Amino acid sequence: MKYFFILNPGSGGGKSRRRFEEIFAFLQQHRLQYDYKLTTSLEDAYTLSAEGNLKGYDVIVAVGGDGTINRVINGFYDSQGKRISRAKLAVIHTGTSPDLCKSYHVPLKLDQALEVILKGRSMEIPIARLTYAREYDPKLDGRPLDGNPERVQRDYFACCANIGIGAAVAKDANSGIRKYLGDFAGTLVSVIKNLLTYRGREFTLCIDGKEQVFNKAFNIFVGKTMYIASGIKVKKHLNLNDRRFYILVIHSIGLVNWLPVLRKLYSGKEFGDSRTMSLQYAEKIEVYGSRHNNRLEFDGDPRGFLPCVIETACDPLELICQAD
Ligand SMILES: Nc1ncnc2c1ncn2[C@@H]1O[C@H](COP(=O)(O)OP(=O)(O)OP(=O)(O)O)[C@@H](O)[C@H]1O
Repeated sequence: MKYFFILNPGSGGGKSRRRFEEIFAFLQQHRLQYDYKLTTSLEDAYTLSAEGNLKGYDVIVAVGGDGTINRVINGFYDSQGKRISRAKLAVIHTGTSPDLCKSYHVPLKLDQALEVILKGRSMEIPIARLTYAREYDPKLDGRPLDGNPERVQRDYFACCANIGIGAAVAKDANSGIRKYLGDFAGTLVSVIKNLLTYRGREFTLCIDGKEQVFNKAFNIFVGKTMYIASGIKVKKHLNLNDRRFYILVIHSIGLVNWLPVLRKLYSGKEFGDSRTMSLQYAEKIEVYGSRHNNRLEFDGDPRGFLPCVIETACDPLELICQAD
């Protein structure tokens, strides 16, 4: 068994690096065969992962936060959504918001995460394929992607994509506020700031081929996992081999309605459709936006623009975790 560790020294606000010695000591103590590389940027995590997959490592270990994990996952896939190797993914979370780990029972404590990697039990998890506009193009307002390969970007995500106020919050939170206030407080401040300034907008969704227009929607979550960002949870009914996504829409609501909506989102309790929120499931989701609501965020990082297409990748990913 040969392991390849991709370590991000910048995750967790730079605290990640302190864990590396402990990781190497464990690997040497158990005489594991391994190579490692430190990333210099998030895109480096993608490049190293793609190289590691092609070099035939059995397990590729992402050491970092959700951004690092996302880029490492992208390195497992070709542009069609097929895996490029038989490697398994393992994760040591050293970031701030462990959405993937919490969703799939990957321990957060370092010693436990290392033991799980040593045991090597795994399960297949579904991965989403997202096709989106690299740059905002006003000609595509309210319309689907035009298929021009030069303007289209394709990426993969494991947890959730956010469109609307969520993307604006992520852009704000990632601009530095979380470094000073911590993940929860930093995100909460960004949420409050955007709640006061963000206006609900019209979105058109094409859900399994049927168009639905949402007037003044505040946010659209399209995801696979229960944990989606900084403590927000969606109680969903999807099993691991389900090709569908949940689509949770937060409708046009006044400031006073936000408190119960946020309470529901942070509680992770079941909710029925209401005036403020609606939940549905589908395999293929297209979202068209406009000048005011064109940003995308997925797996915790703001990237790219609407319109977008979200569907499940052909191949699931083999994730090392505390399998039953
Ligand atoms: N050497 C580096 N390699 C990769 N990323 C780095 C490096 N130095 C700083 N960074 C920054 O570290 C952050 C890493 O993000 P990552 O998502 O892995 O961790 P996080 O943001 O701390 O945690 P989370 O996503 O779980 O909230 C990015 O914002 C990236 O720009």
